[in-house]
Amino acid sequence: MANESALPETDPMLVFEGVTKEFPATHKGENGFKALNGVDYTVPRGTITGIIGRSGAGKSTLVRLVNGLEKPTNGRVLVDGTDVTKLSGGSLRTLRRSVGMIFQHFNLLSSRTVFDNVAMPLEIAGMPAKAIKAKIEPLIDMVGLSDKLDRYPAELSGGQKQRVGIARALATDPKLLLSDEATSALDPETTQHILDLLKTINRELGLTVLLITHEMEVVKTATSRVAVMDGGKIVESGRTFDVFLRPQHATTQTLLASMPGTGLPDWIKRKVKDSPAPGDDALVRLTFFGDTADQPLVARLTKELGLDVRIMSGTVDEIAGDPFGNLVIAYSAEPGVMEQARAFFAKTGLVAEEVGYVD
Ligand SMILES: Nc1ncnc2c1ncn2[C@@H]1O[C@H](COP(=O)(O)OP(=O)(O)OP(=O)(O)O)[C@@H](O)[C@H]1O
Repeated sequence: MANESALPETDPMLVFEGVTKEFPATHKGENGFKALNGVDYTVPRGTITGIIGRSGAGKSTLVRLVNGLEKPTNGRVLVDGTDVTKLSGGSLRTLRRSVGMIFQHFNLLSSRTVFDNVAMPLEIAGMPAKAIKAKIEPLIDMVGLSDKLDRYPAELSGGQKQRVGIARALATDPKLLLSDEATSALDPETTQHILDLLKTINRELGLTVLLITHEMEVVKTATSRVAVMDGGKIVESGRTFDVFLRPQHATTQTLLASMPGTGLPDWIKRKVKDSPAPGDDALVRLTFFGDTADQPLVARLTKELGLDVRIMSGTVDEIAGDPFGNLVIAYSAEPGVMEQARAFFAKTGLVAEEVGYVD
């Protein structure tokens, strides 16, 4: 993954400025529909940036503005400084060659082989056959399909079809790759392989990737930045790690809660109470990251405060390449003890959330 901290924030590849998109009413007497309602967002060059949202949030509409398939009602869309909304004819075709796109259903031509599918954008651009071959074969090799050059899409798995889609999208040397739910039709393992391939391409070619998805897992694995969309607006954005760690908006919190392995395990949820009975323990979720990830803080908590700590559940994971852990613990709910524990957490920089009480 590109080292985000080394990237200047002021080097945008893609900028949405005050973008709205209103579709006209299709029936008499109905109002038009505002699919985008004032989007301001910048995708820095060289990043893999995610846009996540539920169905109908406006993600696909946003993407269609980037390659000029739709025009915004208001606002500007700048690709590497060029305002797409002002382009038409030849200049729009040139822009489209610099913006690659991959899709959920791959959009391959079933009557063409792997080679011919990947070659298509270059044939359309009028490149001679010899030059096409020289350009295409390394790309097909890069996506791991050099033994399938002469196969037809029907002979390929979903993951292999998406690899063809990726090679085809790269054929015109784009500076920006748009991925619209490109892994949504794939199983989890194949999804991981495709995301790994996108990360490799991002790293090796320096390609900026805008990844549209409804799956937090995809955002977690592949992106360094994320914007959360709801109702045609970006409701929260930032570095993926920060958004996962401290989600601010209810939409983000709901999307995160639906991820397997996050939130409280079901058996704890069934036990948790809002107020303590005498002798109950406080239930606290600790989040470890950065410097706190590899320190023996629970041992210190036990030693320094003389606390009996029960470990209820725990996971260690990675978000955007950084270690991240979750530990649910329980200890005496005596007010004095809880106060001391809070002071300890504040001192050590641990994120601690008191989630309730258990017996
Ligand atoms: N051409 C159109 N005419 C009228 N309404 C449209 C049109 N295209 C999209 N919409 C509406 O705009 C809203 C946003 O659609 P969009 O496809 O951008 O959402 P999305 O976040 O990509 O959802 P999904 O993941 O289901 O594709 C939806 O309510 C949709 O019905």
